[in-house]
Amino acid sequence: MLTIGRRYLNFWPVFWALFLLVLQVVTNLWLPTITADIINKGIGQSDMKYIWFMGLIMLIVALASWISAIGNVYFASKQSQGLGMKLRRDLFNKVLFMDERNFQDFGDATLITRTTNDVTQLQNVFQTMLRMMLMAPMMLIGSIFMAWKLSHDLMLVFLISLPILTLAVVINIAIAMPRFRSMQTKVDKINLIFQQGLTGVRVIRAFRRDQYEIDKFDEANRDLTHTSRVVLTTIAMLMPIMTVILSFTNIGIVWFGAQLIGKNMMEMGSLVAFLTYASQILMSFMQLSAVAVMVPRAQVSAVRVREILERQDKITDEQVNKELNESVSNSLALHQVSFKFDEAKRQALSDLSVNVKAGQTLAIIGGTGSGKSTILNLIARLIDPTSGSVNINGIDIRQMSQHDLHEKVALTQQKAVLFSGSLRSNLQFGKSDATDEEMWQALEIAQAADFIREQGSLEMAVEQNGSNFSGGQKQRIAIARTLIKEAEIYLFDDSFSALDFATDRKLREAINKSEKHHDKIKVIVAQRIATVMSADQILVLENGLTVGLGTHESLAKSCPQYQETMQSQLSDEDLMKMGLSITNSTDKGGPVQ
Ligand SMILES: Nc1ncnc2c1ncn2[C@@H]1O[C@H](COP(=O)(O)OP(=O)(O)OP(=O)(O)O)[C@@H](O)[C@H]1O
Repeated sequence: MLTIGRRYLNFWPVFWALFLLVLQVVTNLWLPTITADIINKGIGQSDMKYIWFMGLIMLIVALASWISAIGNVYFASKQSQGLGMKLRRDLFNKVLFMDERNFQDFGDATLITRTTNDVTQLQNVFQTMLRMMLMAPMMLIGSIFMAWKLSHDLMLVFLISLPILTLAVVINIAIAMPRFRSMQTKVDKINLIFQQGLTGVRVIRAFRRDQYEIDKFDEANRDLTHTSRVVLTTIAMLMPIMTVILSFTNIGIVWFGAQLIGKNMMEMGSLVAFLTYASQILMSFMQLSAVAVMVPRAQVSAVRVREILERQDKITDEQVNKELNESVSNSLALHQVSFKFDEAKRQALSDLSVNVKAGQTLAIIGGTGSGKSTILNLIARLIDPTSGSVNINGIDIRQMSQHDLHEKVALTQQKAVLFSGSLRSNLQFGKSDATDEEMWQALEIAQAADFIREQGSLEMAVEQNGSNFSGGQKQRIAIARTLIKEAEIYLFDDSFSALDFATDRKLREAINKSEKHHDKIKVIVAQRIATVMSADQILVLENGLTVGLGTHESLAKSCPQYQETMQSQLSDEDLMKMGLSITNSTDKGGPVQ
């Protein structure tokens, strides 16, 4: 927590907050003494002049206390709110540039909780600390000293009440502390279930799993409520305990104080002042215990926040060699590339080598989980190979800065992601200064122009997650966003699967004809033979292994896995034309377009 404080608080505002706090303490400690003097000397000796004079001083001191309290709150709030703002900004930036593996490691739910809930905890604790951290101990020590000066005998009352109070606070913290961390983890869990429920709401309804999801949420919700109730009840119990102790302490002081006055060992005004100091002692003790309860909770949050801020990315620019960078990419080569996810049993990709030249299309086909997306993620350097290298123009992409690489590469992911805003703002993700003409051109190639013209214009709204478009429309807009980018290598991760056969064909033809794209490298991941057969090279994958690499014609003759896929997708007529045997397969994807 101190590390976060050092990093995010500014020296001077903190200094002023603490300075004003000290002023507040001094004035607060002074006031009861003035009261005592007015009662003892002014009222006791009927000295009106003294009463007026001390009254004026009392007013000035009270005013100073009031101004310093306001000033302290102002600086404390500004600093703690500023800390919250800067922390959220840094967390957002960190998460935005976090590499894929770390991102998956944390998961969305905890990243959201840590950026919101945990930051709020820290914000609150720093606000409290800047207001009470110094004030409480100073008031405590100052009040004890002033009270002791007034009467040594009456201090004996505190010998009984303070140990009882300390015991109550220690027991309280011991019960609440271990539950703080589990509370934050349980908030993460609720977030996760809620988030999955929101994104998967249609699936849940379609499979009639509503009740199951409701029960799951209820259980997590009840669990969190139970823990929170235990923690909050424990903390809340401190207040009545302290109030009882405070009342008994006051009774004790009045009881013994009256006897001391009776024996002429104490004046009336001093007893009044002693009572004020007594309540200040107990109030400061209560504030200290409030800080003592808040700090461990905030410490849990600080650790969770720092885990994100200090997470080391595996994908870095450490090996960048600036002299090697070239602006135009004429070739893309994967050289004996293997990749294994940390927690996986087998390699997602084994010993893959492939070369693609500018203007060529490499298509990748294979069953689910065969490693197709992994290849694209390696080319876009969302992950680094476990062994081997990905080279652009003969340069290992680890020697390029991630910024330069991402300028060269444009990726359409398997699941189209659109951002709320307008169609224009979405296309500007691909090229921020794109003209209307460029946008329409990209939409034309992506076969999206017609339905956009029918439904609106470039200004038409895109709802959150593109929910006002169909799956195929979203995919086409996402493809247009990729095509508008001035890249050297275009990657399409199963992006055509949401399109019908005719649109798929028209789109591929349009890309090949497009002046901007025809001399660029295209890598297309697909499930359909129809999508891949016109590619210059087709890579056939099975369980991460290369089982075929060549043109459609060569693979149709020599690659059993490719033949099998053809037989399951092409019509008998098409297969006959290609000289392949006719099977009884009924699961055909449709005629070749
Ligand atoms: N984050 C991950 N952690 C562990 N294993 C993973 C992870 N992501 C993918 N895998 C595994 O790596 C292998 C390759 O995955 P990949 O996503 O590249 O397959 P794919 O061919 O693109 O599949 P699909 O066609 O279904 O999208 C699969 O066996 C998959 O289970």
